[in-house]
Amino acid sequence: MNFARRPVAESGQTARLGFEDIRHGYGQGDVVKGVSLSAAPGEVLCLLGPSGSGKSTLLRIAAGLEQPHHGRLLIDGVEVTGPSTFLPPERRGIGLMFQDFALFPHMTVADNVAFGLQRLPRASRQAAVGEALARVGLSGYRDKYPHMLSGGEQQRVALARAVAPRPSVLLMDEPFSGLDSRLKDQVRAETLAVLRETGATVMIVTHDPGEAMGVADRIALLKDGHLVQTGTPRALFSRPESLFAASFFSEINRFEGKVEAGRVEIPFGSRSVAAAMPDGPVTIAIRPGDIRLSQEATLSGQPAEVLERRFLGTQELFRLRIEGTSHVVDASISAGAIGEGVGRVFIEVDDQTILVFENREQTPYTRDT
Ligand SMILES: Nc1ncnc2c1ncn2[C@@H]1O[C@H](COP(=O)(O)OP(=O)(O)OP(=O)(O)O)[C@@H](O)[C@H]1O
Repeated sequence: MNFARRPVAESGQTARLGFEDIRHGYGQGDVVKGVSLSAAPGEVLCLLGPSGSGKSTLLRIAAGLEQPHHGRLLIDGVEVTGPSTFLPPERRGIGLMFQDFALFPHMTVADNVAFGLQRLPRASRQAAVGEALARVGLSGYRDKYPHMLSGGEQQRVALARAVAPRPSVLLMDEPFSGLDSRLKDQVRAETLAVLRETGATVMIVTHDPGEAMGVADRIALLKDGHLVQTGTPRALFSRPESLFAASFFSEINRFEGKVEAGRVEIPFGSRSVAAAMPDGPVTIAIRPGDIRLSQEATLSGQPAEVLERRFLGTQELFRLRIEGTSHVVDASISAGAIGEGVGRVFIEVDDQTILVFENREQTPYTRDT
């Protein structure tokens, strides 16, 4: 896996991509409701959000496949979409890659990759195809047809086709979702390495928070056509600004409470909250992974009854009822840390992992399952 931040672009160009107050809909109200966002040159920015939050619409607007009814789109400070501007897709220096790879079945791998290079003289075109295929490790595949390739190989051909014209911006819509889950991690790491080499500014649409955290320099989290938070994967995970953001990245244990003079009561006792938090009702979220369990009583440990436990390999999930209350909490701990058959454990939670949100229109993300 490539952990390097960003090497200097080897051969391609790179550009800043900026959205300014973009609004767009398809007839019955807006689905993108005033989004301002920018991707720095060479940055990998993930647009993340639930289905229908407007991610693909923003990507299509950046590509020039959709013209928004309000706002501007800038590439390196130059307006390519605006109230009186619309630069067609082929003149934006943008590469596109979709979830189904969209390879032409009747064309060889080499012809698929050459598709966006028609304006180059033949010799340069062949050189660019060779270079792009080498970059994705498919030099020996020039004359094969898409149906002769595995899903992972097809994805690499699509990637080669997208990077061959050396776009300064690359837009990818769910580029890994067509892949078998065993392949995904490997293909993702390889793709990221190729993207870093090209130096292109990359915007990836995904609904998978794990994927976004694995590939993004920054994540832009969308909900109902609004940008709810932008930041590094670490910042979004550890400092979510809303219950929605907290619950989008993981399951949470949720409690209602009240802040009074900088303290809040949770089922595990009274805790201090951030100095800026005003008195009033709050929602408290604690991630199952932030709960520690021990078999032995500790000074601050809250006793709880084990209702259920599920072994998941490296982790084990516990469902617990806090003694003397009706509060049920879920904990995710290293498998084997609590002996089999143990019916009573002690819960510990560090103050800094307790997420407290003022009760202003706080709705969590609800998973289908
Ligand atoms: N061509 C279209 N015509 C009408 N409605 C559309 C069209 N494209 C998208 N929509 C609607 O706009 C909303 C936002 O769609 P969009 O595809 O941008 O969301 P998304 O976040 O990418 O969702 P998903 O992850 O499901 O693709 C959805 O309610 C969708 O049904």
